[in-house]
Amino acid sequence: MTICSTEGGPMGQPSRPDRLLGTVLRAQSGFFWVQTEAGVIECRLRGRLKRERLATDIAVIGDHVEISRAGGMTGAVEAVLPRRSKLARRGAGARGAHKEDVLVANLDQVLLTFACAAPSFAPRMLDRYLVICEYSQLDAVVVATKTDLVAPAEAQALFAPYERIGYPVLYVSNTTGAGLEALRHQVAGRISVVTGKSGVGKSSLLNALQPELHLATAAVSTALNKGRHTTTVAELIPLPEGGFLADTPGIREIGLWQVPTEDLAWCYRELRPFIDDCFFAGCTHTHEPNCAVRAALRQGAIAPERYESYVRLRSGEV
Ligand SMILES: Nc1nc2c(ncn2[C@@H]2O[C@H](COP(=O)(O)OP(=O)(O)OP(=O)(O)O)[C@@H](O)[C@H]2O)c(=O)[nH]1
Ligand SMILES: [Zn+2]
Repeated sequence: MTICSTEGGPMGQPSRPDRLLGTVLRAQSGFFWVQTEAGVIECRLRGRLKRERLATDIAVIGDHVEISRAGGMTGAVEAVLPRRSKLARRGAGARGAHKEDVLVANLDQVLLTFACAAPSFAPRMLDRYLVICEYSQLDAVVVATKTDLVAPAEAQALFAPYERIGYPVLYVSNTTGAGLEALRHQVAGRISVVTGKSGVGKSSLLNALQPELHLATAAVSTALNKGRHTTTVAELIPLPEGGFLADTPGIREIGLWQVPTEDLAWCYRELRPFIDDCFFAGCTHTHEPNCAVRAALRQGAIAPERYESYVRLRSGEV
């Protein structure tokens, strides 16, 4: 996994009038399906690009690219525009230790889905996901599902600690439809990824959120002249109100990604303001004297549960 860049911006004009700008919806076996104003165009890559982009994936879903058209709805990717953000694993594969494995480019937010009950809320797991989002410098939005199964005050009590440290929390029920409008608003016009453990209601959420989703997906699959292979192929699913949901197999495992121990305290965002004030430069905030983090904990500026979560994650416990 790697820290994302913040370079680049919205798409502007292509460098030449005979070219088009677009977004990569799907990448598979050297082919790229690019959404442009002229429709979805199936592209190959220019050989030059393969040589230029050795340190990163050449193009992945979410990438903004410039293409030239060949015949019909085919073409070639001529350039990959700078990425605004990325969700990436640090790869140590055959192509070199520094090769990164980018799952999604230009990702706007990660929707961390957790049920209020059935399955019961697992705060340590949420902490783990939040650490990974912080490390990747990606915006995290907590989606608290199944609010119909608990009293409103109970749902609030579960997630209030996260709201207090600045994470947006959306409370939703797929059963009653409560909160879905706010969620629809949250995903409109953005590239989002939905993650969370099995049974929390991710599929129900996406279906309830966008009844047209299956239609939209079918339309893309038709354009691609292929069936849908959600388990193996990464793709962006266009949303009717603009924006995309990223569907990639690797996303299901992000909760297991490792963050270097020395970066962990920084990834607990409420610890961050204090870590430079510790007496020892390499302070682990677990036992050292004159630790600013533990002083903040004693003064109530850091929630004990989150501090304990930090200590446990540090020691390798999940
Ligand atoms: N009461 C209640 N039940 C829900 C809600 N959302 C989903 N469920 C139920 O919870 C179960 C799991 O929902 P899914 O949408 O399949 O969960 P998922 O996260 O996609 O699960 P995986 O596909 O295993 O990853 C189903 O029986 C749903 O009907 C909700 O808001 N309230
Ligand atoms: Zn310290």
